[in-house]
Amino acid sequence: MLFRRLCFSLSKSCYLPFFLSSKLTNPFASLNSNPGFISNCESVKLRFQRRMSVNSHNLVSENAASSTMDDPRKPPVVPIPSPETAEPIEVFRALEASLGLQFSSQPIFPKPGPLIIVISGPSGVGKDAVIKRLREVREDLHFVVTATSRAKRPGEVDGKDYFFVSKEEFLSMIQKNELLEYALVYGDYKGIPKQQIRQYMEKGCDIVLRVDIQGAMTLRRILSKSAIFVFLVAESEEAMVKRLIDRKTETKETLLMRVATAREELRHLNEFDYVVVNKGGELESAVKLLESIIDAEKAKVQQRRVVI
Ligand SMILES: Nc1ncnc2c1ncn2[C@@H]1O[C@H](COP(=O)(O)OP(=O)(O)OP(=O)(O)O)[C@@H](O)[C@H]1O
Repeated sequence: MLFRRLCFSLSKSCYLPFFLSSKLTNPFASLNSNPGFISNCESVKLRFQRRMSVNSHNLVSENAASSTMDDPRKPPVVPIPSPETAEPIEVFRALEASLGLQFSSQPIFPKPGPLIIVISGPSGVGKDAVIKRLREVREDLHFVVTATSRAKRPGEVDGKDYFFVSKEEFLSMIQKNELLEYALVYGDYKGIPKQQIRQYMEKGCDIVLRVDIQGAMTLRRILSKSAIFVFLVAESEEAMVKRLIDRKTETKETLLMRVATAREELRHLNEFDYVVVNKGGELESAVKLLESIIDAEKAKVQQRRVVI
């Protein structure tokens, strides 16, 4: 008899001892201050009660719902309509009410930050050709225009292919610490302006840097694992030399120097993350592979974070 009285008194909220107060026992309590949530729950509850009276088979037992609602120690049970017959929005709202939360429309995985892609490889493998095509097929990509003290080749445009500057101007940029990396290549300076990278990363663009092997090794030390390093090769040494000859941009002296250097440079392959073979006549495949690499990097759980 005493036990029954105790049970009865516990079922009435006004007789609850402090440790069983609704605030402590009801996980929905924190949501009571959210009028939107309450009206959602109420409207869902009303709609379901109406529905229950029409077709009780579609709903979780009415008895179960009412018995738990009487007990303030248990969270209110919101009946969930059958997904087969109910409107999807009703099921959605009922799930929210049952769990006591609102499903967020925020992205589950944040948008990946911009990447820095360093493309390198021996002279004549097709770095310029691959990058030119990549820029055509891929949006949100900024190709960093390198500053150089070398003379302009026929057809090259200042500010598009390179920023052509005098040796004195280049030395001044070094002094002002305006370059991420620079090197003396075949007697000419080449360097990467920092400001350009910052500016385009802020806009959310991926950054493509085209550097020779010497430059890539320096960047590896500076950027470490925060950038992606891609080594571009031709399918064979023979193909690479033929491409350089066919390009008709080199004197016999620079041709000899480039070919000799290329042999040496192939030894650095292991220091790169990826290798892309730019096969003769298959430029498109090389570009596709490069795109896949970028996409895969963007899908990584542990994203690379870069600060310039
Ligand atoms: N897949 C390919 N098939 C045929 N020819 C190609 C291919 N890729 C590039 N070429 C050609 O090979 C030559 C060398 O290419 P490119 O100038 O792009 O090389 P690079 O690596 O940028 O050389 P460098 O470092 O000397 O500037 C160019 O004439 C280019 O049109």
